[in-house]
Amino acid sequence: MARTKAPKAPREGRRPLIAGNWKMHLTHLEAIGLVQKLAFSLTEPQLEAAEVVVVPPFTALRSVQTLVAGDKLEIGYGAQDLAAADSGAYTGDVSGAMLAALACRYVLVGHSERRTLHGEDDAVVAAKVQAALRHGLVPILCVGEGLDVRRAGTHVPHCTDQLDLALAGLSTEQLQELVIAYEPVWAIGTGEVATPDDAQEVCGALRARLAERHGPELAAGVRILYGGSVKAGNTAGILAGPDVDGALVGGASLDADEFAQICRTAAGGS
Ligand SMILES: O=C(CO)COP(=O)(O)O
Repeated sequence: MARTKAPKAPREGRRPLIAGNWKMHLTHLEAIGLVQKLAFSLTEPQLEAAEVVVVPPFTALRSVQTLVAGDKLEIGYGAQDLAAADSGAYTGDVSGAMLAALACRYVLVGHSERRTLHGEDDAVVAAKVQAALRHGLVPILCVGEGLDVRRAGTHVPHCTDQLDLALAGLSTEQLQELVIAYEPVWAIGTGEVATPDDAQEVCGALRARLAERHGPELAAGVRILYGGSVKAGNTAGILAGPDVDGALVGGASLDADEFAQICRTAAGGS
């Protein structure tokens, strides 16, 4: 894969999506500052060409909602997790209904940090995907292999199995807006980014599996992101893969200038 320039036009009509997962960083006040700076850095045509989304901690969502609505910003937002249940005695959890009431469009489901630090298995991830869909939220379903799996060379079936298990029982109709993020665990927060070929290999396999299960039309419309040490300097290479429709950005999304540059690259500019 020699191409290093990001495509100017969205492939097969898929608008590139850049989502910034802030993880457990930034107070609601800091969140307002970052979103304001981001909005100031990006032009209208750039925000049209690429969809830009921030994924702050729960405590900042209301502030981000107020800012986005008040200033009519073309920046989307979502949450980092949701409960599988809709309400009840689940201390510390946040339901899909609560996120929908904050006008969140997206919610991350099955991030590797939830899977490893909170013991979320594939059944929990599947239940959370269903909870998101029940409340009209678009799940950004995260899949990815650890270093052991990568070294064993079984990363493709590992990721397609995670996909199958997360989407079990769902209809093609329910998956129209689904977003998938391929995040190899060994590339998260390590500075070790997957090569464009690595990213394309798995993103392509995920799309092929969707086509097998739900037909080529659905598969052609689903956006598949890459995540893991994405920075302004490596974005164009990663996005060159024909099945890589954007990025889920961790650390670099906390710096407005760096994140804006990633968004500009995805929008086809420089
Ligand atoms: O986990 C990630 C995004 O969800 C990736 O994090 P980094 O970009 O910090 O490697």
